[in-house]
Amino acid sequence: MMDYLADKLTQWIKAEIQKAGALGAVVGLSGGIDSAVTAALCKRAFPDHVLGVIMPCFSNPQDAKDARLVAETLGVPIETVNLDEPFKWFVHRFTGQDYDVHCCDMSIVNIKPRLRMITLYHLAARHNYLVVGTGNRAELVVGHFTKYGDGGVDLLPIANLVKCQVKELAEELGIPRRIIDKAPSAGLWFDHCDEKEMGVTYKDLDHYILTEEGPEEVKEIIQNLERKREHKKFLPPIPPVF
Ligand SMILES: Nc1ncnc2c1ncn2[C@@H]1O[C@H](COP(=O)(O)OP(=O)(O)OC[C@H]2O[C@@H]([n+]3cccc(C(=O)O)c3)[C@H](O)[C@@H]2O)[C@@H](O)[C@H]1O
Ligand SMILES: Nc1ncnc2c1ncn2[C@@H]1O[C@H](COP(=O)(O)OP(=O)(O)OP(=O)(O)O)[C@@H](O)[C@H]1O
Ligand SMILES: [Mg+2]
Repeated sequence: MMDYLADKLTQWIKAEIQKAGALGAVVGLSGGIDSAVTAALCKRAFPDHVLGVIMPCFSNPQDAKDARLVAETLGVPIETVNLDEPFKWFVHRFTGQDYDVHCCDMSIVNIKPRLRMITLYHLAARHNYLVVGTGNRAELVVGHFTKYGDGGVDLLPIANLVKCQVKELAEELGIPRRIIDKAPSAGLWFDHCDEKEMGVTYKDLDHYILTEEGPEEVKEIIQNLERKREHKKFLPPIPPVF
């Protein structure tokens, strides 16, 4: 089943990129499973035209090591763009203070994924590639991404897969075990953990998405996030012609 899915998604990526008249794919490599799976599919679609981009921004150094492990395993070339300096500039300009890795003010930390988006679009345009996003179905349902940050992409090949399906696909694609077993994190602050921030586990989130069932308190958390962040899934509202 997963080999069939891998082939289908590979063909889909190839067709979409060719339809756009582009030559390949740029993928941000975080050292996490979603970007590993996305890069693996892109590599299958375009063996010689995938660029992995590692963009540390006051990140845990282990993440860049993991990203390099993914790139080596897949045979994908990488470019590293360190975003500490531009991010530091924004933080100082907006807060008058030095950046603290424990800061979880969203108006500040969302600048990180937005700087990554700028970087990826530059590299994509330079190579005539598309920016391939890594969002999965669970993240999209609860809006667990930064609008016009990691949400600002051209294609979303794994957006119909919940997290446990991404894991199964990762096994099929030969993603290293330590990447598959890593706790999901957006890496926006020190020790950032997706499940802790959302207040719900991916296991419960996946189960709710697939069955619409689960404990009442879990459903309530998910439905609140869905409502609050629904706007991220659409183009900005436009008024009618008055
Ligand atoms: N009703 C509405 N209609 C239209 N626009 C609306 C709106 N409500 C807010 N907005 C706009 O949306 C903004 C808030 O959205 P946004 O900027 O995305 O910010 P927000 O949803 O507050 O934060 C991003 C979330 O995504 C998570 N994340 C980010 C990056 C990567 C990953 C990952 O898993 O790797 C996860 C992060 O941990 C956090 O939970 C507001 O500042 C406002 O501009
Ligand atoms: N340090 C980084 N360098 C390059 N790209 C990054 C970095 N941090 C985040 N990204 C990009 O942002 C995307 C969103 O991050 P997200 O955490 O959802 O995915 P992941 O790290 O691949 O998997 P997981 O959700 O399990 O942590 C990543 O897939 C990657 O494309
Ligand atoms: Mg991550």
